[in-house]
Order: sequence, then structure tokens, then C-alpha cells
Amino acid sequence: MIELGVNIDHVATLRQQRLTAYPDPVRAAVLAEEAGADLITLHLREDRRHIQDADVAAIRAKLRTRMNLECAVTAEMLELACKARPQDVCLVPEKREELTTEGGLDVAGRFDSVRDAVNRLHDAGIRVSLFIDPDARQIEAASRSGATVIELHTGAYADAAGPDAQAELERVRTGVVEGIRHGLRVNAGHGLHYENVAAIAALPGIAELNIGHAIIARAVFDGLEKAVRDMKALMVAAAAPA
Ligand SMILES: CC(=O)[C@@H](O)[C@H](O)COP(=O)(O)O
Ligand SMILES: NCC(=O)COP(=O)(O)O
Repeated sequence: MIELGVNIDHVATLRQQRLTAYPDPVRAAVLAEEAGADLITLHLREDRRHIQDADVAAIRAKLRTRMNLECAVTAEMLELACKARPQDVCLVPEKREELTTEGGLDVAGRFDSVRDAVNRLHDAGIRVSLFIDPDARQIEAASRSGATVIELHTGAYADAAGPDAQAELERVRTGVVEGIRHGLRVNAGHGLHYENVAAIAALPGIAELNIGHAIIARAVFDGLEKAVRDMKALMVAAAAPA
């Protein structure tokens, strides 16, 4: 069955905006699990704009499902990830000045450093996913790097309108087929919300969707548990039979 990873970064964004102790991303992670999240995703950014190092340890200790820790390919982050020992690490690109993650990791262009990072994380017993654009060259490089999972960046699909959205959906569909052809587990995420998720969840072979901003935004009005349950129900209803 298709899995939902709930990204709780933006609970921490709200906390960091005032440097208060609330809202607590650990509580958010626990509530999301209780509402049907299959895993919890969090992004420890180099600038620590939302998730903090202490959150990673606290959430790791509490989770009953699994943790998908997103981080950049840097010595500091790899060290922290190996120490935290999440079940999954998703390597992502990062720019300090960006509003949100722009595009996928350039695995083909940074091949040696990505392959070394994958090896190091595998040696620590951590499964590795690479957050990449739905692009045949990047998928091939991801497969050569030794990673067993890719997460296709759906931001371009989410931002597109009209016929462009259909073209971006086709890019993701082709990416899923290509990833599976390389023997990879194929996940997707970024910018997915209650109106655009069904078409992605319906792609045959897609394993997991990681969704944060839209769920946390919906939670303001509906509560986190309902926001998670409703997203999961949309995904499951749309998903192609295995
Ligand atoms: C890699 C990714 O898509 C998410 O981690 C997302 O980046 C989280 O939100 P911000 O980009 O606002 O940190
Ligand atoms: N990897 C994508 C993710 O975790 C969530 O992205 P978003 O839904 O917050 O855009």
C-alpha cells in the first residue's frame, strides 16, 4: 500500500519564529503517527531555520514507525545523521538563501561526493534516498551511486498550471517507470496538497509520498490528526492496485 511520510518541519518553523517552546514537533510526530502516518520526515537544514539538532534526537527516541531524515551532503550533516541513526536518510540539495528546496540533488554532477555519502550512511546501517528531479540522467546516476531509494521532486508539477501541469505529471510518471527499471524504490514529494496529490498517488509503482507544508497548514483549521487522516485517505483512494 502507498505510504505517507508526514513532514513536520513547519511545526518547528512556527516555534522558531518566536523562539518559544511550542508548538512541539515531537508531539506533532506522535499525533501524525496516531493518525496513520507511515513515517515521519524532517529536514535538518544547515541554517537550522526550523528543525533543531535536539528535535532530531527527541523524535528519533519517540517514533514507533520510522524516521526519514533529510539533510544536505556535507561532512557536518553526515556526521549528525550517522549519530542519529534514522531508518532512512534522504540527501537533498540546499541553498541558504532559498525559500524552499529548489530542484533536486545534482547526483550526476556531484557523483563522487554523493556516492561516498551513500557508502558512509550504508556502513552506519541507514537506508539512503536521493531527492532528485524526474530526469533520466539523475535517476541513472542515483542507481550507480548505490542508493536504493529515490524521491522524485514534485515541485515543478505542483507549481505548474493547465497543460504544463499535465506535462510535469508525465515527467514524474516517466521518472517512476525509469526508477523501477533501475530496481529502485521510488518515492515522491514537495509541494503536494489536497487538490494535486491524487494524480501522483495514482502513478503505478510509487511507494511513498512525503508531504509537509499542506498538512501543517490544513491542521490550523482541522487539527493535525484529521489533516493527516484526510491526506492518507486521498492517497489510498487514488493509488493504483499493486
Ligand atoms: C526537501 C524538502 O522538500 C522538504 O524538506 C522541504 O524542503 C521542507 O520545507 P522547507 O523547504 O521550507 O525547509
Ligand atoms: N521531501 C518533501 C517533503 O518532505 C515535504 O515537502 P512539502 O510538502 O513541505 O513541500
